Amino acid sequence: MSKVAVLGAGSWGTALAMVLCENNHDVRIWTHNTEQKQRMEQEGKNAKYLPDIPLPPSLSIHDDLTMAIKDVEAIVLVVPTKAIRETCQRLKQVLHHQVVLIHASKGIEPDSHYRISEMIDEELNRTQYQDVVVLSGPSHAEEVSLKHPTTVTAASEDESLAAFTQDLFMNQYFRVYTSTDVIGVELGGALKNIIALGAGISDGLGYGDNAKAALITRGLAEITRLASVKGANPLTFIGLTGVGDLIVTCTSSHSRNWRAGNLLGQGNALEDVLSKMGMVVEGIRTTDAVTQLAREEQIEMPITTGIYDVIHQNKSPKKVVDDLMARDRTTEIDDISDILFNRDKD
Ligand SMILES: NC(=O)C1=CN([C@@H]2O[C@H](COP(=O)(O)OP(=O)(O)OC[C@H]3O[C@@H](n4cnc5c(N)ncnc54)[C@H](O)[C@@H]3O)[C@@H](O)[C@H]2O)C=CC1
Ligand SMILES: O=C(CO)COP(=O)(O)O
Repeated sequence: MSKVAVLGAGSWGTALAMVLCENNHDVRIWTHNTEQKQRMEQEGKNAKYLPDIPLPPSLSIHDDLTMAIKDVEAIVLVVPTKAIRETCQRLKQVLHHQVVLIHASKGIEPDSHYRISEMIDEELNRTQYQDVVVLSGPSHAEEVSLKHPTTVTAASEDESLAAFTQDLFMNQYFRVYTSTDVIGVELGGALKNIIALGAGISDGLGYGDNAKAALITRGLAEITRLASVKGANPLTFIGLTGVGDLIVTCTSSHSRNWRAGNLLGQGNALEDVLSKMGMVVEGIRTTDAVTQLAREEQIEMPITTGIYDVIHQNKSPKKVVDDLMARDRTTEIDDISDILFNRDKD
């Protein structure tokens, strides 16, 4: 049994805390919102995020970070990407022993283009954590909280920490694989959110399964292209955190990114969409970050650019699809072959 703190009490933090309780660990969940803590304690559930799911009686709920992390062996950081730095800065003040730092968030920071592990490295001291482990994969909180079979990947440059995380979380309904490709696993989780916005937009326009299969497949091609330039193993993208997470996010109405895209495709303005969602839609900021990055690295990402134009340039979703369909004729596999077969040549 390990002592573990989960920082972030939204849908995913709550579902992961429940997996850890199921595995008989001593689990504390931390929220920055005192009212939410009180409601969770009074109601025995996390009403806003997982309204029908009772919380395990063994889960302790905290709004005091010092108490939440007291003597823990591992910390699971699972706040939205835009709150990662702020949460690490709070943690830096109160964490006086070394922990295993696991994060389960999916995003890229605009301007810096940092992955989450890079933000953590910048904000915390190495005396406070051994190394970062990324936990990612096709895993909607709504289904994990119902104990439906789910598979994810724990990636760390330190294989022993990936294996520690596998042991911590793995059970009969939550299967964890390990990987050392931190860059690929983080980028897969973050970049699929952009393509899920696109899949939602396509559905919102009334297009069908052919269009969605095209978006998933060509989306996979462009995110693999970018990730490979950034140092990921392209083969990671045929795994759970690549194509696996693309499938689940592009095809499920649980996905906030898909739902936001769907509303955009129906002609709603971005501000109205975001106020209706009431939960984090990571793909919006990640689209900004990746559009900047693709421009800087001169990588062709036509789907991402089209989604950026819908979000920020007021371009009509229908016109974006028409323009994607009218791009110059090209071959299908050449660029992916280049990535796969030329990557070790330099
Ligand atoms: N919901 C899901 O099924 C999955 C979500 N994720 C990722 O997990 C991360 C968190 O997502 P969710 O839990 O779904 O979001 P959510 O929208 O359900 O909840 C976000 C939580 O973060 C808290 N929060 C917001 N700002 C904060 C701050 N400054 N400091 C501390 N806490 C703050 C909110 O109070 C709320 O409890 C995201 O990066 C998401 O992509 C990953 C896999 C599955
Ligand atoms: O990452 C997820 C599933 O793997 C959740 O996706 P959304 O943030 O779009 O709901």
